[in-house]
Amino acid sequence: AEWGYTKRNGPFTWAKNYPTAAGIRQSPVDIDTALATSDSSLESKPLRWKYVPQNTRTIVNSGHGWRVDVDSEGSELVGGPLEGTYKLQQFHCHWGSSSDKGSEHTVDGQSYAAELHLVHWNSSKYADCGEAADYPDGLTVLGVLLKVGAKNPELQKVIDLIPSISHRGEKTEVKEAIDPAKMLPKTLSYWTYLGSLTVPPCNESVTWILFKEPVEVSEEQLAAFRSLRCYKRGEECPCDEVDGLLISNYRPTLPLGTRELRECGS
Ligand SMILES: C[C@@H](NC(=O)c1ccc(Cl)c(S(N)(=O)=O)c1)c1ccccc1O
Ligand SMILES: [Zn+2]
Repeated sequence: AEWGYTKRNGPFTWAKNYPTAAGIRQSPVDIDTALATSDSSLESKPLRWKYVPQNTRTIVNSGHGWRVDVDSEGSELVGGPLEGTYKLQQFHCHWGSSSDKGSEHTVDGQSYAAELHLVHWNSSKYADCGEAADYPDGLTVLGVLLKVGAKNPELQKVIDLIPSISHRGEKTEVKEAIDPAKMLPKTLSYWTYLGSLTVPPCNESVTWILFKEPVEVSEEQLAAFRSLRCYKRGEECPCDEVDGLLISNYRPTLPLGTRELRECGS
């Protein structure tokens, strides 16, 4: 059966069909801030990005959440821990059934209400995202912690489209350009470590860059995320979630193990 986030098909069952999920370079992890080492090489190469808002093409209900697919051309992410140039492929979000949980990464054991992921692939070395996902330096994800607060105007453009992708497999054009850069925090300090996709097949091919400063989102906006359904229109609800609502889609943390956790900026 398809993987998901319920007791029957959730994170603790993934290793059965996706053995990499039981690996030693898995994500997310708890960020133990006392363990983080600041690294002058990170300070000397500031993280730089360029996005083209008009290139945000479609939003889809993948059955695991909403995802905005982007035309990678014209985008770039360089610097920090990265070698070469990475291009934006898509962005999506993870959340919980209530706003006391929902982020994938935790900080000193603390969960946030949600977590935004901007997925990039190494266009210096690979032909596309799919190929890049098979290599240890293939992907980079910018992670943004979301906490409850003011309504987020840029994310509101995503929320406004949710009613038209209420069921799995539904997708719609993004008419009003969404600027991924506007969803990033003001201060650019971050933690970085080597990890994986937090969804099956959990490839160990992600350089994680998690911004330290959370960004605000309102309770109503989080509630809109939870109104997505994990099954197709016309089909009965397969998952034993409350009438198939995608009320939670985050993976619990895995051990950092012997991996290095570096930080840049206070
Ligand atoms: C299908 C699933 N995720 C991905 O497609 C995905 C692909 C590459 C990466 Cl690197 C990641 S991740 N989480 O490691 O950044 C997630 C998904 C999850 C949540 C919401 C919508 C949605 O489509
Ligand atoms: Zn994600």
